[in-house]
Amino acid sequence: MISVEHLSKRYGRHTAVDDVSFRCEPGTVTGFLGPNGAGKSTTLRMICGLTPPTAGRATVGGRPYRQLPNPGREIGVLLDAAAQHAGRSGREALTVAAYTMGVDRREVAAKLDLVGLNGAATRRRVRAYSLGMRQRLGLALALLGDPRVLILDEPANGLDPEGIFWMRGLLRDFADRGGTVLLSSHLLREVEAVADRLVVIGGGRIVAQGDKTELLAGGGTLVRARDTAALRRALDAAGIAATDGTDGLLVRADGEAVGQAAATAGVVLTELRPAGGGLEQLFLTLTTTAAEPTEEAGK
Ligand SMILES: Nc1ncnc2c1ncn2[C@@H]1O[C@H](COP(=O)(O)OP(=O)(O)OP(=O)(O)O)[C@@H](O)[C@H]1O
Repeated sequence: MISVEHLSKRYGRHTAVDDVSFRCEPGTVTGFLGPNGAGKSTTLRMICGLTPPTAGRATVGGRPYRQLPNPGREIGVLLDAAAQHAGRSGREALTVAAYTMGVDRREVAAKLDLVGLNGAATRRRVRAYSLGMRQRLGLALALLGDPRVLILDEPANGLDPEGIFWMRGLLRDFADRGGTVLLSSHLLREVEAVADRLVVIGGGRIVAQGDKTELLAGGGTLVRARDTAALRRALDAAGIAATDGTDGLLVRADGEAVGQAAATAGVVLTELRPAGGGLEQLFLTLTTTAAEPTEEAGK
């Protein structure tokens, strides 16, 4: 479990992270979302003991990172895939790490295999790796000590669509086996596909956090059917209030409840999705606000 309590970080007069608190539980993937410069990396660096907080504290499994006797065995970290020893081969990098952590050397091949780095690629020097290959190697390093917790900063950067799909599966599986995952991204859609919970940060402060489905459904559900009148009757029978949206009916219920009501009444739906007014709107507003000063400066 990761616990972040009232973390703040100031650089001179600039507050990069302002009183941030959240928890990541075993068995879950928490998406840490925010536009560029929101304070995600600074928060992750504080959790991993790389940046001292100005105030507050963060613990992993009840202890600050720096007090963990063999951190790699408890928490796998991938903060900057580009910053790896360029002169070593992927296999050497992992072998050195295995030695440092006291991990059986046979794990090196197993983890390289797990992240899809095989054969010649593992013997090439890291400087010749693409960013996607570095992400895979970084993930192999993070997983090497079989930790229960993973902290990843923008892990999908440089991965192609197949790689992103693969990584989602790997993180989902890690969490489903009881692991705790915290991953940051500035892309809502990327995180939405894998996270159970979301923590949204903007201007250094938490602006929203909670269960993904609930946050995304904050703006209601949009539903359309071939026969709108029949859909209205079905929703009415299920006690779900509906109003006219621009391209369908807007309801204050989640997709499952709406789908069930339609199925019970034998109504064919042509569309069923979050209306997008909740988190999506908030995230868009945050991203736009973050971009504004640059536009102003350019005038
Ligand atoms: N070492 C530092 N010295 C001064 N300011 C810093 C330092 N590190 C970060 N900042 C500032 O703190 C704020 C938060 O930066 P941070 O890198 O944590 O954001 P982020 O959400 O990870 O953004 P991105 O998605 O662009 O990586 C930014 O305004 C950044 O300029």
